[in-house]
This record gives sequence, structure tokens and C-alpha cells, in this order.
Amino acid sequence: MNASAQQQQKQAVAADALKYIESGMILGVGTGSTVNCLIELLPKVNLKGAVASSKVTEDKLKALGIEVMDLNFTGELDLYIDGADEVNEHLQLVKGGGGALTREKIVAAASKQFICMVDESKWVQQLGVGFPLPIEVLPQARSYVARELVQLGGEPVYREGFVTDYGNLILDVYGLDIGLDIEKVAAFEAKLNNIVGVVCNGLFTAQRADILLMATADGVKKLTAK
Ligand SMILES: O=C(CO)[C@H](O)[C@H](O)COP(=O)(O)O
Repeated sequence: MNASAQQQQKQAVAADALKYIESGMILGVGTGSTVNCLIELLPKVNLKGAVASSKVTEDKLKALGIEVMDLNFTGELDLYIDGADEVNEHLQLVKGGGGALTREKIVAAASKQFICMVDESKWVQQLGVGFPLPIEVLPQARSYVARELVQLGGEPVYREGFVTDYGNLILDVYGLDIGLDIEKVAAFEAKLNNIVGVVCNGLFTAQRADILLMATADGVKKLTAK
């Protein structure tokens, strides 16, 4: 798929996602180029406010006059909408291409429903094969965590010059055998979280999508988590 077809799919899926947003909602808003297509459409719905999953998203929402709220004062959100780097048939995800994985996982966890919007290039059989798995790491633990990831069969690459909203670093890990089975993927996420110095990893299993909206050449398809 060329870049312009992909951009059209991002716009189509964002337009489709808009119909799940109700007037008066406080919406959890993700991060990335697909979400940016949705943000442009948000002035059409009468939101009470939004919780942003990154500083970049926060700035875009504010520029449109949408009130950005602190998750500590909103209570549980009805809906979180975000994109993903990869999605499997169980609607488990790899996220964090934009480096916002920790804040994204927090807002997803604090929401009743997570709708994920993707173009069809994001659909994969096995997570972590085509796209490296982002891992947010405390700065002092970078080399230690990298060595532990090598022990797990991965090839960690330091995302140079990038600092997360929480002041941490990202390791993009290639070559991990995350597995296909729904429980194996969940166990892998937990295993990575157990490495001292890891803040969060880009596997979303407990926080997988409830609904996937996937743009294809034949229109937007809706899949629900089983
Ligand atoms: O996880 C993310 C940011 O941390 C994004 O959701 C992910 O990278 C997808 O981005 P895009 O919509 O630009 O392809």
C-alpha cells in the first residue's frame, strides 16, 4: 500500500470511529497519525472534555479548544480511542511507535471500552515480527535492561534522542519470539514488566482493544474481541 492510500485509510477509519463518540463524553484520546485524523474531526462532537495520552495529543486538543482533563479527577472513562502499530486476531496490540505507550496503557486501563483504529497494514499473524517492540526504560537501567532482553533472544536498539513524557528512554526490540497463543502473549508482556528498570512495554494484552476498526480497500471492518 502506498503512502497516499494508507493516509486515505487512516482518514476513513477515523471518520468511522467518530460515530462511537457521544455528546457530553470525556473521551480518552490516543497518539499518532491515525488519531490525528480523528482529532481534526472532534470539533463536530460536543465533548465535555478529553484525557490525552501524550503531550503531543494534549497540544492538538487544546489548539482546537477542547478541554484537556487530568485522569485523576475524571473517574473511569467511557471510551478510549487510539491507533496501534500491530494487531493480532485476539485484538492484542503492539503500541509505542510514537513513544507514548505508558500513558496510552494507563488511559486504556482507566476506560470502560477501548476502540482501536488501524489501516490494514497493521494486521499481523504474530506480534513483534514486523515491527520492533517498544519498551520504556528508566534511564539508569538502559544497559542492564538491554542485556536482559538479549537473554530473551531480542535485539534491543536504543531510540536515540527520544525522551518520553515521563523523562524515560525507549528500547525498540527486534527478534523477540512473542508467540501466537493469546495466553503466551499475555505471559510475555508480564515477563517483560518483571525486568527491573522496565517502566512499561508496548504489548497490550489486558489492555487489548475491545473493538477493532480496520480500514481496508473494501471499507472499514469492525471486529470485536472474543
Ligand atoms: O502507539 C502509538 C504511539 O505511541 C500509536 O498508536 C502507534 O504508533 C500508531 O501510530 P500511527 O497511527 O501513526 O500509525
